[in-house]
Amino acid sequence: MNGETMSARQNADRLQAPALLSVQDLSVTYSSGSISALESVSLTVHEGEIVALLGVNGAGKTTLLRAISGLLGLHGGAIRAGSIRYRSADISSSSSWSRVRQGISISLEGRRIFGDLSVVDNLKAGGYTTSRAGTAKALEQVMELFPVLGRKRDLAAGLLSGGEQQMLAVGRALMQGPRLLLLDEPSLGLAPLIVKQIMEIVRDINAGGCSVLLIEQNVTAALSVANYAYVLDSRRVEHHGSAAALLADDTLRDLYLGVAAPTAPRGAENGALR
Ligand SMILES: Nc1ncnc2c1ncn2[C@@H]1O[C@H](COP(=O)(O)OP(=O)(O)OP(=O)(O)O)[C@@H](O)[C@H]1O
Repeated sequence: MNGETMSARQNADRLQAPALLSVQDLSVTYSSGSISALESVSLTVHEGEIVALLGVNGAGKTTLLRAISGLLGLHGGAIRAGSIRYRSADISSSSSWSRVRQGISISLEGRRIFGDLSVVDNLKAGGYTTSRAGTAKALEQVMELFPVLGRKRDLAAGLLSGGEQQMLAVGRALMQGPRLLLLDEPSLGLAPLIVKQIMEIVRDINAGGCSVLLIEQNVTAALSVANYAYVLDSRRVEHHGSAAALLADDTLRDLYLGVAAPTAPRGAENGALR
């Protein structure tokens, strides 16, 4: 079976799964409309998928996660056109709070943990919409997924290593028991071994029934776990396809993905992702 046939089949399989999240022709601006950050962007995450969102700096990736999670207004942004549907309902104008309650959780770039609070208190803060019993159960599950957080549960979070802090940020987003997890650069600034560990955890989270939309500058890591990927450039979706199909496209690999071709390795040059 050649790559093309395989990718067509993967696409057909993908379309059969129900859409969990569907972004349609979304346009977003900041600063009362003077800065355009997304233009007519469409993207789908089906039930059970890991979808990667790739693209050069400033392409609009974080803006898209803010729009999906309802945090755009906090950053001075607004939806100008298009819609965001989650489990078939239009959530474009619902509050971030209601989106969390419906099962959408976000783990932000830069970790944003409370450094003075203990690991366990940081996690509990993530379970703010859940009952006490629900929080206790979620804590147990998160600590099972990240044993290091269990071992360091009473340590001030600011004393954790970078990788551990990132795990804490992801763990905190899991405290709500999400059905859709939005991850903004979970591998940022981490050593390769830790990146691998985080990607394995993303796979475990997905195997537990949670769909994932993953922003990553580390394209190799993202495509190693994603079923499908979208490439944003200058506010628009320029390409999308299965991870295998994107990696097999020479032009795309050189221009956007910053991944060296297997036969003629080149450095991460034009348009490389950092
Ligand atoms: N709060 C804000 N106010 C004004 N402009 C913003 C704001 N946040 C982002 N932008 C602009 O919107 C555009 C998209 O930014 P965004 O952070 O979404 O891109 P990105 O693809 O996530 O970038 P990076 O990979 O560098 O994090 C950029 O031009 C950025 O300067």
